[in-house]
Formats: sequence, C-alpha cells, structure tokens
Amino acid sequence: MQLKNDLLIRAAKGEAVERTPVWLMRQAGRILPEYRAVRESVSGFIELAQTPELAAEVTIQPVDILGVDAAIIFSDILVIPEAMGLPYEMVEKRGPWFPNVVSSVADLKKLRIADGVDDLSYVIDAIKITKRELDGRVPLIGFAGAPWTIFAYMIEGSGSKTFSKARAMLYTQPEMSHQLLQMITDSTINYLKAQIAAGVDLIQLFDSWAGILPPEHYETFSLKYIAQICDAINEVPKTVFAKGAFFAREQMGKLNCETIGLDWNMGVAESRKMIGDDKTLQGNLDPAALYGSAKEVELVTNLMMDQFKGGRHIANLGHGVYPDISPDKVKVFIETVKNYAKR
Ligand SMILES: Cc1c2[nH]c(c1CCC(=O)O)Cc1[nH]c(c(CCC(=O)O)c1C)Cc1[nH]c(c(CCC(=O)O)c1C)Cc1[nH]c(c(C)c1CCC(=O)O)C2
Repeated sequence: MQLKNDLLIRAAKGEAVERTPVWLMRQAGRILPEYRAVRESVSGFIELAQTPELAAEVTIQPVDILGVDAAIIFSDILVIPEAMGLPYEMVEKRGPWFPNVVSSVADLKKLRIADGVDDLSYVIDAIKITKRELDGRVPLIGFAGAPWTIFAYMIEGSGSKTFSKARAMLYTQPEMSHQLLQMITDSTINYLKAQIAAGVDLIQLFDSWAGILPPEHYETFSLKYIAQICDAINEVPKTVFAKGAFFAREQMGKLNCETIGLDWNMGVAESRKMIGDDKTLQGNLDPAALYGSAKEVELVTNLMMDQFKGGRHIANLGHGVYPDISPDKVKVFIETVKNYAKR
C-alpha cells in the first residue's frame, strides 16, 4: 500500500521533505473527548486495548481530529510483561499495577519468551484493521518499551519515583538482571517483527526510565539491549526515545537506528553535535508549553522549529502530551509546525 503522506518516513530516512512532519507521543487517548467516549463504552483501558476494532478506532482519531502526520497504534508498553507471563492491571487514576513481580530466579523461571503473533494477536489484529482503515493516509507507528523500562516495571510492580527496587536488582542480582533483560529483548524483537509483518511503517522504542540510571549502568543494562533490537530490525525505520539519557547521547548516535528522540531538557544544538548529522532528531517542545495561550504556543513552537532548522527533524513534544491539555492547543502546535516552512 502506497502512503499518500509519507513525510514521516522520508524525514526518518533523511530524505528531502517539503515540510517537517509532526505527531505527538501519547496522542491516542486521554486528551480527546472522542477517546473518552469510546473508553467509557468498555470496562477499562485493558479491554479497549484488547478489542482490535476499538483500538483501531482510537488510533485513527488523532489523524482525523488533530491532523497529525502519523498514527501510533493504541496499546501499551506493558503488554510485553503480560505476554511473558506477568499480567498487569490499570488502576484508575494511579496507573499500572502488577499483582506479581520478579524478585528471584524462581520467579524468572516462570516466565517465557513471548511470541509476537500468538501471545499478542489482539495488537496484531488492531494493526491490520488500522492499516486497512487508514488506507495509506499517514504512516502507522508501532512501538515497544525498551528492555530496561519494561524490566523496571516487572521488578517494581508499579510506577515509582525512584524505581529503587529495580535499580537495586542491578547491584544485588546482576546476572539474573541480564537474564531477564535478554528474555525481554527476545520477546520485544518477536513482537516488533510481528508488528512489521502486520503493516507498521516505523517503530519507536520508549525508554521512559533511562534517566534514572548512572551512565555505566545505562550502557550495560539498557543500551546494550536496545542495540540488539536495532540490529535485529531492518525492515522499517527505527526511533529510539530515551527520556533523560542526556549522558548517553554520543553513544546513541552510534545505534543502528534512523531517529533519536530528544526530551525537552536536551539542548538541540548540543544534541545535534553529540549525535551527529546522519540521524534524524525528534522532539522536543516542553509538554507544559501547551498550557500557554494559543499565541504563546505558536511562539514557542516556532522557536523550537528555529532550533532544529537545517537538520533532519520530526516535530514532537519532549515527552507524552499531558491528559488535561486542550485539544485546541495541540492543534495550534500542529498547525504551527505545518505552516513553518511557508513563513
Ligand atoms: C511508561 C509508559 C507506559 N505506557 C507507555 C509508556 C512510554 C511512554 C511514556 O514514557 O509516557 C506508552 C504508551 N501508552 C499508551 C500508548 C498509546 C499510543 C499513544 O498515544 O502514544 C503508548 C505509546 C496508551 C495508554 N497507556 C495508559 C493510558 C491511560 C489509560 C486510560 O485510558 O485509562 C493510555 C491511553 C496508561 C499507562 N501506561 C503506562 C503508564 C505509566 C500509564 C498510566 C499513566 C498514564 O496514563 O500515562 C506505562
């Protein structure tokens, strides 16, 4: 299927584009009343994610309503632990929670390497429906959590400010940590390959908890596994977004991927220098900027675009859009990016 709008793919590959493509991390869901309406028709997030027709519907909503240049499949990074044998629940207003966690080799032995097709067929079905319904209007992004971030949830059992149990594990049981990280990595490769076979046009790895590791641990317990995934996937362009990994930018420039996501703490010029010119940079407006007035959103978005000017760029926020941001402000952000080249 030929894409009618392939700006994202061309920008990722470093090919010429008429204008910078734009999408938002966490664009599917939460901010849109249309999403909340669908969400209320089911028992909760997990049922929505596991009902392919509905997952496809909320995946496409931001394309129709906001005018983004890409859709991202509606799912969650935590489907991987579940497929490995560690189910999660989504607790209203509090986030993910795991009834069981991994704390010993015995716990590890109960887990398996997930098969992307058999264990996650509901995501694969949602991707196929979405591709059919999108009909080539924009590319579809597939995604997974980076192994370290998934590991952090599997050890900790929920969100945490410090993830101190997960970090402790790297010191107290380094061998077991590597074993679990390798199982997550193998599961993730299977999963991403299945997503690609079902039709996704680009994949993104989310290392949301990169920034809590010391640089040496980041290299051995995270980047090493991200590199394995990048090396295993060559069918579509890859984006690596490692929140807070400012200390690892130079090494990330050497990953076998096309795009590196920047969070809003990372200076653009400095990142460009560290990462190099032969990667696309994605980001990086402060998500809180969208609380400003429409005029202010336009101003800061143009300032962001100025900073990326002349280099390979995909416009986005520096992290996921906050749930209470008005869709109108998101539209101002998107329209400002789209109009930038015409100024
Ligand atoms: C760390 C992480 C998670 N999930 C994800 C990450 C990495 C990105 C990041 O750093 O934000 C990724 C994710 N989660 C979701 C998507 C869907 C696609 C998209 O719009 O980007 C994506 C890409 C849906 C979701 N995942 C979740 C929701 C809200 C659930 C609801 O509708 O009740 C959605 C739409 C729940 C979720 N899922 C997770 C948390 C911590 C929470 C609760 C807090 C929150 O809402 O952000 C884990």
